[in-house]
Amino acid sequence: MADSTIIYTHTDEAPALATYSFLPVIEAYASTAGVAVESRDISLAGRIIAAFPEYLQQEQRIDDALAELGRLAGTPEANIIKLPNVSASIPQLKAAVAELQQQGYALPDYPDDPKTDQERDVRVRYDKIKGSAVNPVLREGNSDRRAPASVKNYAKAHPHRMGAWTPESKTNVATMGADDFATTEKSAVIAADGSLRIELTGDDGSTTVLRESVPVLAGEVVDASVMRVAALREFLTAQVARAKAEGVLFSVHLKATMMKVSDPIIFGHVVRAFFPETFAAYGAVLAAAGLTPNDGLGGILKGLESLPDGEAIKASFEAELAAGPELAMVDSDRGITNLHVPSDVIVDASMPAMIRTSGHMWGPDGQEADTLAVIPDSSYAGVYQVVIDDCRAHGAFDPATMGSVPNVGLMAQAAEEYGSHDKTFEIPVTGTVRVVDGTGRAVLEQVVSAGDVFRMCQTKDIPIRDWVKLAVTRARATGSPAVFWLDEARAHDANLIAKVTQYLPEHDTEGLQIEIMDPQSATAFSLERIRRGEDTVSVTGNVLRDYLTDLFPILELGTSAKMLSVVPLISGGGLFETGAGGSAPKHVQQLVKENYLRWDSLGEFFALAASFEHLAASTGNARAQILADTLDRATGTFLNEDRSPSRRLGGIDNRGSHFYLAMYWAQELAAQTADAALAAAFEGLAKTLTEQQDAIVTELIAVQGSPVDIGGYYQPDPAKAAAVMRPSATFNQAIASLA
Ligand SMILES: NC(=O)C1=CN([C@@H]2O[C@H](COP(=O)(O)OP(=O)(O)OC[C@H]3O[C@@H](n4cnc5c(N)ncnc54)[C@H](OP(=O)(O)O)[C@@H]3O)[C@@H](O)[C@H]2O)C=CC1
Ligand SMILES: O=C(O)CCC(=O)C(=O)O
Ligand SMILES: [Mg+2]
Repeated sequence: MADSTIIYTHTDEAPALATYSFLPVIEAYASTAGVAVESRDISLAGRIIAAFPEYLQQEQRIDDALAELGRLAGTPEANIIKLPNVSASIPQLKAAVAELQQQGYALPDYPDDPKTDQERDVRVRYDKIKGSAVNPVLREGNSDRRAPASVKNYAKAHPHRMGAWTPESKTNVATMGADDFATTEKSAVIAADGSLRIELTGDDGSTTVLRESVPVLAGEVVDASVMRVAALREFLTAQVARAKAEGVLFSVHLKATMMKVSDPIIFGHVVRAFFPETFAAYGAVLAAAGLTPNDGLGGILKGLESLPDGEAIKASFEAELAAGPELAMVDSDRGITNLHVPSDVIVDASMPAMIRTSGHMWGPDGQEADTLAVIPDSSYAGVYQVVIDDCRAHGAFDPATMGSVPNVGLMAQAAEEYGSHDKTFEIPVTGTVRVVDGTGRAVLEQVVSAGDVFRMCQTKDIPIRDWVKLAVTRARATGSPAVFWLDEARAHDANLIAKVTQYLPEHDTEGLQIEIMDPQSATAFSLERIRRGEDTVSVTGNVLRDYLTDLFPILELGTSAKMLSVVPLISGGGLFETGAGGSAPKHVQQLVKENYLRWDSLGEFFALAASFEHLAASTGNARAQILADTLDRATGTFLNEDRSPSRRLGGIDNRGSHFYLAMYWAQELAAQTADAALAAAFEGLAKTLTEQQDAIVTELIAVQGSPVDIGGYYQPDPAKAAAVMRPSATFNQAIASLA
């Protein structure tokens, strides 16, 4: 890889489709500055293929691009544009494997219950691919996510639709508040480099080593907490009854993708709690058939078709569904409930979408209704309750006037809960878990019962120090108050508060307002300011980073797709994420059905400009800086002229939006005077795109309205997808002429 290289990631679903259209434009423009844009496949399908070379024919094999980029992220040369990717739930992983098998890849099936060494090996490889397996590898820096001024101003001038709130709303959050991760947490700061062992001593006298070695560094914060299953089940049963009694929808909000070990287990308990009689009667039959509630009701219902008792079990599910509270629906037309697939109800995106829609979700009748939003662990659930109470008291927020809450997130080196997968266990026997250091001393200890979920987290010192620095930098750059969302009553947060207090004096904070507040108080503080039109920087841990960078953008801008999302890598390199949202699976359905892609690439535009700017600064490439500056101006025009996908058939979609961006960018490049040769290089293209504007838009819109074949969902056929995503011959020729 040359010095002047930008890596553009090939991912999944809507952003991957958008890439077929936009990447050729980027490559052509970048080449004029001598910048190479290389693509790396980190899609779910690509990662599966890369993991099983010996099962595949030579020409089917591909390298492990994720591992390569993970190494790159640790070097100063890194300049990576990262699009959202699927963090696969088990049903998605199995679907992707099945699709690839159909395409001729002799991949092994996902072993639900591995028995042989070979099956265990296959399972380990698949488990590495499942869930959030990409972001933690690449995010070797902390997170800086904000709405660029141009986007915020656009949202104020063109406020999105916001559902009204009334004081009568019965929507609420239900959370445990005892015997959960938040309230059982213990935390310690490591004194010296070394390694820890996690072991379980059973009351039956057994000792099991859960993890032999967890390497730790001096100054690192380690935590251990437990979700107590007895209390969880009691809580869930009570919430099912509560939703029924209050006449509201029942919904659960978890992060079964990112918290890929703990949250599917918790999801499974929710499914059991909703269908207690069915699981009492048929739980053993379902388990024997490999049908686990952890993967959702959808998989179970499908699996019933081939069971001898299938009809009776189905009837039992239906009876309990009818007797219980109404379930919130993911897709009421297709009968997909909130309990069908764990990856369909991801807390970060689903809670703000509910708050934006008057506190409503959709019921089985397809109508909006008030909801009991169940978020079992109480670590961060209270944040949403404060927002809901605020809307009930003061009405919906007004996007035309509301302030902004950007985020500085502690994320580097798999910080906090998001790095806990390999240290999370469903406890097999009642006893005590000890986290023991090299001298045999128990650093952390938890009494556990069979079925409890034990979780250990790590947060390294260097990322914490970097995070404090980034917070001060953003506070200085914005002049806004910066609030550390830390709760001194939580063991982990108390240790972080000590470190924040230690590291803040390393910086010039003269004249800055820097506060430390527990998450609920921080929410109330920020909301009060928001309603006055004032901005407040949120400085948070990794989970709140995730939650808040969907919550506030979705309320302020209608979507988190339009965020600038930068990860200044600790190595000095740059990782540029494209927005804060995900891969928008619904958009793919629409493209296949009617050849319309409503994906908004604004996040890609911002990331690209930041990437060119970083490249210019790190390599001294003056033309890269011109590309950055002109792209920035072009994006401004793009916003002013309202060239995002129109969301209606017959208007421009993602492809049309790329055309306009390319046109405005070429015009800016042709008009700039800093580099006459570069201006000359773009003169012809700017003229062609401007003159051919109507013809190109007509060609792009003409294809809409009928189904298309892209040759695969997880791994589309590249030729078919490119043909679908580049339907304007005039535009394609114009771009090709630049090279
Ligand atoms: N950085 C990453 O890699 C991330 C990955 N994910 C992954 O993405 C997948 C989907 O997650 P989900 O929770 O559904 O969240 P998404 O953010 O993907 O989708 C929720 C909704 O947000 C809107 N949306 C998101 N991005 C855009 C965009 N660029 N343009 C237009 N609308 C957009 C769409 O709304 P509408 O229907 O109104 O158009 C969409 O239906 C999961 O596999 C998840 O793990 C999630 C977050 C971040
Ligand atoms: O990695 C993932 O699974 C999702 C990440 C995410 O939602 C975010 O960073 O906002
Ligand atoms: Mg998120």
